[in-house]
Amino acid sequence: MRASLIQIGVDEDESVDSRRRRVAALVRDQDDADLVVLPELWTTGAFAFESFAEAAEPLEGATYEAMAKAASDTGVWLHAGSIPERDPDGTLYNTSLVFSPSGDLAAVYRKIHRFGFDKGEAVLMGAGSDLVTLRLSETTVGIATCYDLRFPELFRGLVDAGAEMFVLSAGWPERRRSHWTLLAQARAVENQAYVLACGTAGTHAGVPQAGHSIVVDPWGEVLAEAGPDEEVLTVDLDPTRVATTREQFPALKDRLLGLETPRR
Ligand SMILES: O=C(O)CCC(=O)C(=O)O
Repeated sequence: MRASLIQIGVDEDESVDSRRRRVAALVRDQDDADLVVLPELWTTGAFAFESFAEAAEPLEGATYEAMAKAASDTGVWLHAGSIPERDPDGTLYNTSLVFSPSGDLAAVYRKIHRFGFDKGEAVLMGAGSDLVTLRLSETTVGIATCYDLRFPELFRGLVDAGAEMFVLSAGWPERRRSHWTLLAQARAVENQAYVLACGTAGTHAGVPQAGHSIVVDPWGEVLAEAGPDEEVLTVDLDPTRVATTREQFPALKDRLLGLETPRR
């Protein structure tokens, strides 16, 4: 399986419409890939909180249309990153969209862990509640978004649902880049699964982005890592390595299920 992670540079001087066209063209250039991955909130920038409400789209809005077409024109699976979605009830969500090579919607994931503590996304957006997996070229893929990377229980839940590969879109800040790399490797090692984590480049609302999109194999080895700027990171993966790693080092079988949280 060949995967291309498009680490988009989000520049506030570029309009959302023009970025959408530019990203669709970048997706179309990846016609030798099986899977293309985009970052979190690349239409607005992940830290451009003030523009979320105005830029929010219905699920099947302009980004959905453009990305469904880019996927079908190119014949690739496309994790189109996330959009600020406005639900019909008015709630905003940070929503990831995955399209099949025929351009059909294959998965929708609303980010569960919202970032910002008592401000930003955490107060402006609603929280998703559903773990999401999909079958993609004989592999079960679990979806996660940015801050979710800090919550190992989410990834364990995805493993319990069959995940062999995690695809994560992010807008991770440069300031905590060391956590990004460490956590991507940790999620791969502890779950014996591939991690494909696609971030952004540039500075969003004054927050410099880490870039450094990364692909980690089920043994925790970094297969490919981007630099800080806009870049397409392409890597060839062997999805059967998940089963062999889990057979040869069967640590997941030693989980103690049903451990209770101690009472205080
Ligand atoms: O956890 C972090 O350090 C970054 C998370 C983040 O930027 C986000 O989820 O948007």
